[in-house]
Amino acid sequence: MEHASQEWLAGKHQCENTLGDLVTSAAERLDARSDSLSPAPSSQVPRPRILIYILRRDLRLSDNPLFHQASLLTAKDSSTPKIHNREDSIISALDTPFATHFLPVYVFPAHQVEVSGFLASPEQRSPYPEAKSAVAGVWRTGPHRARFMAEGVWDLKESLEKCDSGLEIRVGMIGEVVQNMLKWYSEGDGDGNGKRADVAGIWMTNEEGAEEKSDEAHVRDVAQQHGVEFKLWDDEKYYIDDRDLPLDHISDLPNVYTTFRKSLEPLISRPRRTVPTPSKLLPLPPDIPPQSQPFKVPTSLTQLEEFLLAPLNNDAGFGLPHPPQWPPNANSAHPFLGGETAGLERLSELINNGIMTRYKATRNGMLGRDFSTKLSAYLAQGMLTARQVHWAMHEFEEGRGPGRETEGYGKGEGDGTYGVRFELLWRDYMRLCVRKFGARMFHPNGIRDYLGIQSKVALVSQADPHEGNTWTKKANVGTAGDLQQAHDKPNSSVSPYSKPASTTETNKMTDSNGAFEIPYRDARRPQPKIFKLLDRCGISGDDPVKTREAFTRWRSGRTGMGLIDASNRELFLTGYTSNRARQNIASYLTSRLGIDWRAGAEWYEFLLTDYDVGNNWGNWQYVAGVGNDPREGRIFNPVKQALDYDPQAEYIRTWVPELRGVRLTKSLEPGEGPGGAKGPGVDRQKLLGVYQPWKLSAWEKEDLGLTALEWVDSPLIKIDFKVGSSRPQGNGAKKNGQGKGQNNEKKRNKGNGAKGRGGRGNWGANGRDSRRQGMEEKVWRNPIQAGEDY
Ligand SMILES: Cc1cc2nc3c(=O)[nH]c(=O)nc-3n(C[C@H](O)[C@H](O)[C@H](O)COP(=O)(O)OP(=O)(O)OC[C@H]3O[C@@H](n4cnc5c(N)ncnc54)[C@H](O)[C@@H]3O)c2cc1C
Repeated sequence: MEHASQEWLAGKHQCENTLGDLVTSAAERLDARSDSLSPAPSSQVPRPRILIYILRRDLRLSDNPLFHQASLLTAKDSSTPKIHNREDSIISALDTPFATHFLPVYVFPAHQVEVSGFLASPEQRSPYPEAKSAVAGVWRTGPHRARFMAEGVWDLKESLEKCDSGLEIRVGMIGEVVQNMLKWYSEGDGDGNGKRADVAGIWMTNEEGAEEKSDEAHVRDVAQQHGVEFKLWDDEKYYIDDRDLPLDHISDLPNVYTTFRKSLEPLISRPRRTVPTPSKLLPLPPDIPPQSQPFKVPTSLTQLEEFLLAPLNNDAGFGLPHPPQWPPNANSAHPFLGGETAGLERLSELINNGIMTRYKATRNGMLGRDFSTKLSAYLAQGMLTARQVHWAMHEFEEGRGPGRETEGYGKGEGDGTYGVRFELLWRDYMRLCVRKFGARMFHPNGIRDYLGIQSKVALVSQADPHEGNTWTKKANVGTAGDLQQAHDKPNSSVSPYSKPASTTETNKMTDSNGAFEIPYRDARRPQPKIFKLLDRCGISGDDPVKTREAFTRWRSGRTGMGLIDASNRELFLTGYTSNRARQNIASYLTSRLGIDWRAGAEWYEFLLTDYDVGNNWGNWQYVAGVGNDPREGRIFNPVKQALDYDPQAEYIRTWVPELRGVRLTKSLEPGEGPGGAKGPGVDRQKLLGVYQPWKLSAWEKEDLGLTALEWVDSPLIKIDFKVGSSRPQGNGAKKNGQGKGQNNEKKRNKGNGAKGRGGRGNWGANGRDSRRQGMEEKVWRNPIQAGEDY
């Protein structure tokens, strides 16, 4: 982490050079290089000088500063460097070593992807432990992402071949692969000749995850041992370039997204230009080190997929006794192929078909390809960059390029395109949180415990604009009780910001890098959330056998809660589920069932095509109430959510086909229909039976063949919810404040119309945070502590 921020600061410093200086010195250096390129006087063939690029989540040729930079090495007239768009290229040009050959390598990393399918023969054993997760013991990379990655790697290989280059595929630990390569090149070829080749440098793109950092450090060490220059490039697949962030140090990153976003508005003016796509690169080296034993590398995309999927196919149910089965006539919301080519095609489709324009109105959908962009998997693997998305939208907004017939063309930034930018910035933010909080992103107590009371106040103060609250920010801190009181009664005389007498100034906390400190902690603030663990009794004496059973039912889509089951089945079968569904699922597991949020995050890591370390772990923490959600202690009500977002139960019945037979229509009495109309309509009582099948009548269960099913008869939890009333009943709803939440939600819904609180300007209020609608604002009530039994 320390290293990353130093890199970033270094990058920032470099930007301070004038463009003129940079052009001159770049030209000088390139001149010098062209001298050394002159043929040697002897007849001996000069030894190749190889530049190695180790790819990870930067699987694209376009808008890739490393490929762009490497392409400059092919310039015939090297004294006139090509200058593109922004200073970036020039700055990078200064660091480009002289090379005669270029070797792009993609490594399937053995700790994250199971590589035993690459074994050269069945008798051999992989030297690596199985790539399984720490808490839930599930595969780190499941079939959906494995396939998507394979397609992406192959697509890039083909694109590179068109540039007279190529891509070498390897498996293992990245540092070891590089070590083997450097060793191989530094050794003789067995004919008594010297080295096989010189390695001019090793390039990689910076990433934030702890494992990725450790891989980078390993490669750096290995390079150093061999006297090879190692360069870690900024990761430019994000919306805002690191060099343009208004932070002196990563510790300055606000703990609340809204603060971060506001410091960067207007978002439309933030991204840098994309860098050009190369059409030619230096050739691959004449000799390339082989894949080390006991593995072999695939020679076709089909083979690559086979190798990746072989170990996963040994247990297609992934340990579930009742794995979800594909329902008849169900279509994946994410039927997209992996790879840069498919990603760019999807981007044009989004623009040309008006999907971007309509994004604000549709993004809370759950069924179909087009309610949201479905760009996440491309972005996560670096098959596409956020600034490519931005510039594609910008062209459209400015009335240039395709999409002429589409609504919004040439009309500037609209609600839809702003909304996409808003979400893309969330992705930047989550990634920066990984940089800031490091290992805390994976800690059972998340970052919440770490933020301390001071941050909590900051969080609450930032939440206010979404709530229409008029608080103003003050300097000091208050207790949780004060905060709650002031939050409930904004005009209360208790200021949430005055430091209470009981607050101690002890507990100065620093992060792992000693980077920042949190001055105050309050003994009276709420205890950390307590989760049930999968492997042992928690402190509340819960039974891990029961916890594992519940976790299995949750994963299988057999909890008995329609929305949760539909989403988990969809995820299992397709690798995708909507943001709306993800929030509900995460809230259900962590707050209704009280199960360790990390187990859920690992299950998502396994299944999601779009898995991304910051987005996944950050969002899980956020929803579980241990992250940087300014309004902590909220729980989604999946029945209310289903009513709001799946009012015809289409989504639930698509993925839980057992419920398709429930007859939802009835003849409405006068006054029952929309606007008091009568006629055919949806029977909301019956809907409740789809949302929670235990509510179906005995004869209906019998009729539909839903008898003796655990998920119907014994749901993990029951929510007693009555239609016609905005208040959920029972479950201690009133006592713990759920009723209030429902009312608040209603208010927010009201403000959510186009005119709401001012449309786009209030996207934060009506947009992002309405994504959190249905979260009941209530004090966290641990189901274990509350004695709820499932
Ligand atoms: C529990 C949970 C886990 C999640 N895990 C991941 C994950 O592993 N990878 C991932 O990319 N997203 C994750 N998300 C965020 C979000 O659900 C997905 O990015 C989104 O659903 C992907 O669909 P889309 O591309 O159509 O998104 P759109 O709605 O079209 O959004 C456009 C882009 O903005 C970004 N984005 C959207 N929502 C978020 C968000 N909440 N946080 C950060 N970035 C966002 C994504 O890159 C997305 O592609 C998670 C959300 C939750 C609640």
